[in-house]
Amino acid sequence: MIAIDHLTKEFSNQKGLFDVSIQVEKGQIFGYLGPNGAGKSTTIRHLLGYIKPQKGQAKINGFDCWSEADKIHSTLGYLPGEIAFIEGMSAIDFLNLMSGMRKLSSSHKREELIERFDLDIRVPVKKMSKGMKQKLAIISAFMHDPDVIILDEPSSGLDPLMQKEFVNLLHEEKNKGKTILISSHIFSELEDTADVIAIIRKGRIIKIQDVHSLRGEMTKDSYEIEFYNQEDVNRIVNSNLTVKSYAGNKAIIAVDREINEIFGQLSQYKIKTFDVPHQRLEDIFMKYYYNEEEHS
Ligand SMILES: Nc1ncnc2c1ncn2[C@@H]1O[C@H](COP(=O)(O)OP(=O)(O)OP(=O)(O)O)[C@@H](O)[C@H]1O
Repeated sequence: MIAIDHLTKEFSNQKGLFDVSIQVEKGQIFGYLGPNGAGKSTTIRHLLGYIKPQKGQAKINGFDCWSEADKIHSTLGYLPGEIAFIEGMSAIDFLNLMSGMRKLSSSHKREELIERFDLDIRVPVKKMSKGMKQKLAIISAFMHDPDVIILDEPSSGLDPLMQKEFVNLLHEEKNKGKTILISSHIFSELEDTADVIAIIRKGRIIKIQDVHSLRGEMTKDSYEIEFYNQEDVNRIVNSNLTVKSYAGNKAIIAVDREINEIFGQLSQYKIKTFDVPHQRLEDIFMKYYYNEEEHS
């Protein structure tokens, strides 16, 4: 698991990270969302043991990321936001180099990932498209079957089919009990995968939200009903159900009592369509993303 506790690092320009505390459990996908310059990479650099915290600490599987960095790296998979490949190498040269550095004894997972992401490994890296390079970086991040995986904008450059494949891979890894942190500045990159999303702005965490409980709450509060005629709309407005709004042949009613009671009353109407309107998850998060509001 990943445990970041009151992590603070102020650069000479007063930018940086301030009192950041987050926890990523085993079997959890944690979305780390924030605009450019928010502090995501600085957090990741602490996790990789590249920066010494001024205050607080970052730990992976109980090891301190700064003082015990050597104990962490073999269990860590990292996908950088921008990948610098060595000139003149082909994809397979790069993967061989990484396998050698990690002293990998089996190439089984690597072969499986190459096939899954349909990567032509003979192509020289400098001739690869952005998407191909991204696939290569994904294979490299996952091929040693790490316990903890840190991904910086992992789906950038991938086409929709490959993005879907990547989402499937993340779900499989999560189900195997891996600890996964995905950093991104776009909500859509986290929407289909993250269990928890934290929003960081100007070096501070301003919101941490369990996505599953939020989804549960969101679907509960109203029903949208379309009737065949205006009379039924007038009738429901004058009934003892709570009508939040109405227009044309449609009315939105509040789910403010036993569902059986609501359906009992609705059975007296001729209903054309029935829907549970969803507030978009993205809209809820974007409010925090753009505003200065401080919540936890
Ligand atoms: N070594 C440094 N010296 C001074 N300022 C720095 C240093 N590293 C980062 N910063 C500043 O700290 C802030 C956080 O940067 P960071 O790269 O962590 O943001 P980010 O959320 O990863 O952004 P992006 O999405 O653009 O990658 C920025 O304002 C950045 O300019």
